[in-house]
Amino acid sequence: MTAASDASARPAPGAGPILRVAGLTGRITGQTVIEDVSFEVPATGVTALLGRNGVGKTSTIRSILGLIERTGSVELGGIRIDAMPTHRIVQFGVGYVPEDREVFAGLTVAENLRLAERDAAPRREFIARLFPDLVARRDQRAGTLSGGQQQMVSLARALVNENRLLLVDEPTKGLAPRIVDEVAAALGEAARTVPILLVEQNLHVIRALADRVVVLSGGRVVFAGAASELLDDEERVQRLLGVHDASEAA
Ligand SMILES: Nc1ncnc2c1ncn2[C@@H]1O[C@H](COP(=O)(O)OP(=O)(O)OP(=O)(O)O)[C@@H](O)[C@H]1O
Repeated sequence: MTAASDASARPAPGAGPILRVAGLTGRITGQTVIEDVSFEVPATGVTALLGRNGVGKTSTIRSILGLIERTGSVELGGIRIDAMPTHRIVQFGVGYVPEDREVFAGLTVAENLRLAERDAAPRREFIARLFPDLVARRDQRAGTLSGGQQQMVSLARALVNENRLLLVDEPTKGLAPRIVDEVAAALGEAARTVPILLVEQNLHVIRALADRVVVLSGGRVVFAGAASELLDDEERVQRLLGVHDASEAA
């Protein structure tokens, strides 16, 4: 494992949740978009942040990163990060894969990855193993890649550094089913090395990846618990998420 510059501040593994959010209220142009949100993310596995469209999932992620105006406390490994500027939060070990797959369209795949490298020993071999397609396309301009391939670049950019937590926002949105499976498989592999807070709408993916779930409604947490506790309750899934579980219907 690589030693990040602030590794000495790293909590011992298993020492409790990696992320603790308490009383988080976020505002966009003066409008409250999440209110008094509290939840924890365990130090391993995938925690899915769920809810119907517009309930505040992206706003929660952006609040954690200090990208929107917010109050409340955010602890990473027991250390308060809510007073830090966003770039410091990222340096402290919070990786972010935004919803809109931010890649540099005019740069090659290799250049996109190189620009993301922050650690002294970036995890290039890990990335190459996880995304062999990107190795084959290393000299291709990112703007000419498919949506799924761009998502791989976006994920790879976050995974090349050793993070304490990864925030991944709707990585499978708009992708073809086969590509959804590929992205989910890569996320599953990644989750063996870093805890992930995942915003996801696809129940099939949630079922495959999530250990725990946090459900938002109207900007507030309405359920937090084991993924199976939610997913095994069809009525609750329908009520909280507004979707049927396609895997059950199949
Ligand atoms: N830039 C903005 N300006 C004003 N209101 C916004 C802005 N971005 C989000 N909102 C509002 O904040 C609320 C929460 O939006 P947010 O994107 O966090 O929800 P979400 O659960 O991620 O939605 P989706 O599933 O559709 O991505 C919504 O009511 C939305 O209209």
